[in-house]
Amino acid sequence: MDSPHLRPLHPLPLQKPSAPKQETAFHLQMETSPLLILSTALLITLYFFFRHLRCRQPHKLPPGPPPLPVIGNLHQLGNLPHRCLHSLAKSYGPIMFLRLGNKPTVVVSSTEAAELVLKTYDGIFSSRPSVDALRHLSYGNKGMVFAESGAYWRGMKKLCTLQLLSPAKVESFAPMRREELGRVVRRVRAVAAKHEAVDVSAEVGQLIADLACRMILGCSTRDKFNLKPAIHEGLNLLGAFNLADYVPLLGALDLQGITRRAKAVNRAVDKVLEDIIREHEEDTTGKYEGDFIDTFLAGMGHPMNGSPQDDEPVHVLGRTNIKALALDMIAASYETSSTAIEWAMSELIRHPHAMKRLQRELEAAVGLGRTVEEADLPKLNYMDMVVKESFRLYPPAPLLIPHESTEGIEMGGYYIPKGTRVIVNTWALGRDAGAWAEDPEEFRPERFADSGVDVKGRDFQLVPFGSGRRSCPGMHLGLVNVRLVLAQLVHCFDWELPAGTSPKELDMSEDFGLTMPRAKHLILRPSYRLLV
Ligand code: HEM
Repeated sequence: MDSPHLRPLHPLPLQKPSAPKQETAFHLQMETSPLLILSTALLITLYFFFRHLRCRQPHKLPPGPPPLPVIGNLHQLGNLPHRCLHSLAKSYGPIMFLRLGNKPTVVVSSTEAAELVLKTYDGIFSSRPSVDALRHLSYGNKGMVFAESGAYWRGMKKLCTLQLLSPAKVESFAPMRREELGRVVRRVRAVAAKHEAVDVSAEVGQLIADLACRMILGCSTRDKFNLKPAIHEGLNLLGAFNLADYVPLLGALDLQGITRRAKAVNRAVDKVLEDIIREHEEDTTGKYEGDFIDTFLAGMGHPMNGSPQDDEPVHVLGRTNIKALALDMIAASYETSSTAIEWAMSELIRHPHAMKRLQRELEAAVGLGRTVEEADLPKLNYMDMVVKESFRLYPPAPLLIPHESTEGIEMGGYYIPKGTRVIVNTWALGRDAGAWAEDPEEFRPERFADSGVDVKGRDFQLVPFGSGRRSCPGMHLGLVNVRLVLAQLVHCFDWELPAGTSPKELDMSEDFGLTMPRAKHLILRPSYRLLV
């Protein structure tokens, strides 16, 4: 007890001498105190270090190319953004961060990353960024394709899914499709008889426009107007990376002329839509019954909210909404299906064995004594493979339609801030070497022979219609159109390139807008092959 080591640091007057254990413990603590202090300090440092890391982790943005002042990475998009973004992703990875002007933007380019955006965090990424051109094109953005997520969009989506584009509704327009497609077959047959060439792109584009107009507006483009050039221009304007969206200060100058052109498109379209709506209102014969304008007019003045929450305003469907929605539907259906058909035809011409195999399948299922009917489509397995392969290499909307995050979120180890524009590069997904092991650049429909991969939004390496909340409500109709028209063209005619062009030389370059049509029209010479 005399040892200085056993002396308490502070006098403990009340401590009984019979408390040796306590004294010993105290003594031991005192003996190891430098070690204790060191380890405590280390623990505290580690605690704060990891806490700091944890706090910082959510703010670790995905990698990406360094941005320039003001324009950010806009200069790196080029004329074909899907290709430029694909090659940038090879350096920076499948979740890549860009600044387009002052807008934070994330581009996803792999199957796994697409699944994170379109499925795992679908609820957070299901809004749309505001697009300046739409203010002028589409009545201050009163349509649904670019509507931000919320009650109005939910209501419209429900109307689309359950009424306008339901399988039963699509089926009800089958006679109209037969009639319009029959007209095209007769016209091409007449050209074939004269041994002349057909502009397949123009012919298919006009057919799809007529199908859409009759279904949506109740009259075809032959009747009294042709919206096709205006819609084509509108889609190009929407696909363009508009400075007004990214550098609002420069936007006022309209350096690309987008605002001016968008206003011109709207003026042209508005007059036509006004006339059509008036005709519907005045009609007493019932000839417009069941078309989309008729359905919209029946809902005019009624609330359009999906499942309104308490704090959400109630939207009542008015005349301007009807025009904006009709325009949306036409724009969404016009170039998507026709683009898919012209690319499939282009690849079939370049791959005669695939064309022959498809014709043999059609001969077996339909015979040469008649044309294809919609009821034949489920029997055409190889046809399905051709369509899937075509969607893989040429997704009609190569960057889908931009999504936007409504909250900050950690995804794939990176932080994606609230209000980030999210681009899914479906063009790159179709070439994702991880998902398409064998020759991803090659057109080979047979790759789908033993694979369960489909286009319906469950397989994220192939999502031409998107997936999740924002996926395309017109998928069923789009697939019917593409399969039917392609099957009919291949069944009724043999096709060859005009003299002097070999299949290998066919120009396969693409244009870029919201959709990705061929840059040059596909011109082919048909010869009729049926016995009727
Ligand atoms: C082959 C034909 C078609 C293709 C490839 C296609 C593709 C797409 C794609 C990629 C999207 C965006 C998905 C996303 O942002 O995640 C979309 C949206 C949409 N599509 Fe289609 N589409 C086709 C036909 C149609 C048709 C025929 C209609 C209607 C008549 C239609 C109506 C719509 C609408 C209304 C949206 C917006 C959905 C929303 O924002 O919630 N589409 N489509």
